[in-house]
Amino acid sequence: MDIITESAELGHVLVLPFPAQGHINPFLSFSKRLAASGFIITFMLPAQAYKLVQQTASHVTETGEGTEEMKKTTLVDEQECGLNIRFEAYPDGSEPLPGIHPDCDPLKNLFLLLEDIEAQKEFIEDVVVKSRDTPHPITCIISDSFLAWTSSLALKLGVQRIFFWSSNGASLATLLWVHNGKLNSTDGGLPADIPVAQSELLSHAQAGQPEVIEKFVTGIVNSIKHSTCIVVNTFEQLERWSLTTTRALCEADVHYVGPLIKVGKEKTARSFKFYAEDASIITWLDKQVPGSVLYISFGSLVSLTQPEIEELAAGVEQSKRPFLWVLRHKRHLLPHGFQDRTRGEGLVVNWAPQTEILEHAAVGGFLTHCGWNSVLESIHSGVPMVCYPLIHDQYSSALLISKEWKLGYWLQKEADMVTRAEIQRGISSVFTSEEIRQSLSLWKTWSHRALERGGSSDSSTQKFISTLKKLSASTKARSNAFQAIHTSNSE
Ligand SMILES: O=c1ccn([C@@H]2O[C@H](COP(=O)(O)OP(=O)(O)O[C@H]3O[C@H](CO)[C@@H](O)[C@H](O)[C@H]3O)[C@@H](O)[C@H]2O)c(=O)[nH]1
Repeated sequence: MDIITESAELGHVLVLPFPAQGHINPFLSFSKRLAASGFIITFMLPAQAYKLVQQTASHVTETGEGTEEMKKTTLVDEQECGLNIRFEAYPDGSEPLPGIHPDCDPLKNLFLLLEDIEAQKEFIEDVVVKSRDTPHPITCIISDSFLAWTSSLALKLGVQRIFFWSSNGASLATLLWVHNGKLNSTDGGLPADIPVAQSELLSHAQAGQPEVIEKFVTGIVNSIKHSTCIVVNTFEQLERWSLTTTRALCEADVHYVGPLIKVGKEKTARSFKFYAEDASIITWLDKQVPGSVLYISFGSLVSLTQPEIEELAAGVEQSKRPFLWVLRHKRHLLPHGFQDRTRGEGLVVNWAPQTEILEHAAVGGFLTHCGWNSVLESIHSGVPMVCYPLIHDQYSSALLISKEWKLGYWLQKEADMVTRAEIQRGISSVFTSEEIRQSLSLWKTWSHRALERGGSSDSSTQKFISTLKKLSASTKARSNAFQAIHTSNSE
């Protein structure tokens, strides 16, 4: 059955996330909001990602013909049947998805995977072109900032391109700042009222990058010029400086629409994930004392080395707190006897329903790598963070969490290692600090307000939707005219 209804006349949007869990989640959440406003969504993933989410998602029903990997599917939530979101796969290259294999270097994998995806440009173009033969031509591409080439594709196809940034607003603002050469101006280009954390971020960003990263970053920034607008998964109150700076540094409209996390009815909907969750987790949490459990997770991409895992295990054990540790691929690297000694006190799992866990009354702290989704989910649930950043934007998040928002403790390294003593200090700090507790209550409230009707992110989303509706109507009219000329020429 085709669930695309006549009410969905507003526009047809092609959504292209980078295929990592931390990018797919906010894209899906944003797609649901657009679908709920009447847009038709075609959500595209490489075949291997598509297969993984099919394996873990019993709420996806197949509706199309074709090979197993190429079947079109329609997302049917338990509570939200009828959302016009269709999933479609494009062919894979040779690179595995990020984070799927334990020993894969995330940065090398990122660049090779990006090449694989770009090689499917024609396939994706074809999806847009073929949609012109249907009553619902694609009028807009919302694509990951990493997929810079989509802005010239959109230009070629005469459709809109929306630049979607899935990390914190600060990392986009600093990237634009550095790219615009502000830091090289005689006065340093820094406004007098720049917050401490951002000033530190800018100084760090000045440091030279390896050539391959420079090229990648330049591609991203240049693609903004051909984008209709920028959508960022954050909210205005949290990152006011970044919003003002981003608006000042680029011509495109900027929309802060976050936190793009499961809220309201979505909370009970099953998630869209690469890994199966361990069913016993919530039952175990239900038995713990409220506010006592430390939740530990390093997201879907990065992982610790064996010595780092050993130190973390020792720090956690010595803290004598109950813990829930997500340790994908690496459970065998835990110190000998650790799981026996901590049995009953702790649970080590492969993957967990994170948003549910952070909302659970038993959880009182989150030891996190500071992936942006984890940070937003933690703020929204009011859980303090022990920050253990490992790569790029995670450092800027750790800096903001500890220095500006005062929502957690940033673990510092000693001789290139976060020691067990430092881990104990961090855990103890977030479970006892009154300052952190007060800041959390404030930011949690702001996070919820941002999403309420009339809140900053809700208003920004509504503004985005009405702009998109207008643009979709004019793009559709152009596309119909193009189609009419094309048909009469070929007759
Ligand atoms: O057991 C788990 C672990 C994670 N998650 C979810 O997976 C997502 C993970 O996203 P994030 O916290 O952002 O971490 P990464 O997967 O590592 O995200 C990548 O993408 C982010 C967004 O660009 C960046 O901020 C990070 O640095 C980058 O590593 C979150 O929604 C979590 O709720 C689960 O559901 N269960």
